[in-house]
Amino acid sequence: MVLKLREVGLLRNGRWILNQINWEVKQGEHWALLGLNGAGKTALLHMLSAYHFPTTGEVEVLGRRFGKDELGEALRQDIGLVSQTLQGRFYEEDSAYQIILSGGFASIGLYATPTDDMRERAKDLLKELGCFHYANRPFYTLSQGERQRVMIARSLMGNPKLLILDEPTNGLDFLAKEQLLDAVETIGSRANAPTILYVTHHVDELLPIFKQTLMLKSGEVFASGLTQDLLTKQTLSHFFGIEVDLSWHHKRPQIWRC
Ligand SMILES: Nc1ncnc2c1ncn2[C@@H]1O[C@H](COP(=O)(O)OP(=O)(O)OP(=O)(O)O)[C@@H](O)[C@H]1O
Repeated sequence: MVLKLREVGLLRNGRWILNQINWEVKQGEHWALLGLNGAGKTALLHMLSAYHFPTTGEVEVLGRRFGKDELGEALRQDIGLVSQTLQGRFYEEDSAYQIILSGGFASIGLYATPTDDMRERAKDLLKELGCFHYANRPFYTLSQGERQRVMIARSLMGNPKLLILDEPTNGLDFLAKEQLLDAVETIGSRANAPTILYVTHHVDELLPIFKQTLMLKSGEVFASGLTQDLLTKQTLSHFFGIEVDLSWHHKRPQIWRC
């Protein structure tokens, strides 16, 4: 089991920002986590990465039970987290290649000498994520879409068991977004892929690899299960609180306001 949450609640400043969350993610599944602004997505991700401890309920991530097993760094090494808040922490002068290599040490800069295997792996990831042609450019010269792909490659350097992508297409134009989604699809389709948890506001980002979806609303699970079954005009209209139309193009959903 990758994740197991039972009746989880998180109380902050007198407010339940997560409430009665039940969720199980099994090995080999890739999930989308869909929620509007303020739904509690960040709170939930911070809990899974052991930055928040649940007020109520039980949480188990990658076989470690909160409150019973050692968490912190040990757990975080098995989790690749890509979030825009992390991007600002990197040294802007470092090249894309150096930043990807630093993922092998789980460090922000590159202080140790990488092994030949690490260099080979970083090069493979540069190619897989389509970053090879800007491998030697300083991070500050890269576009937001290029940076995001570097961040994903970096998170894969440590061979995580769980890869969390937190709104990775934020700020990307149409082309950069589609390129990034292609990269996510490729990573998720690999035989030895980590379990991917893809957090988004946008229904059209629910790629075919995300066979399961958790819909989060006001800190509670609105619905969860097979994406194909969950995504109906009725469920989505109820979820968003306005009537929407739904259609599928190349196995990807799209919605419009009626
Ligand atoms: N420490 C806190 N005290 C009180 N309320 C909080 C605290 N932290 C978060 N919240 C509230 O909990 C709710 C969920 O916040 P969270 O950041 O998890 O939402 P989100 O789904 O990630 O939203 P977004 O998509 O806008 O990033 C929000 O209404 C937020 O204001």
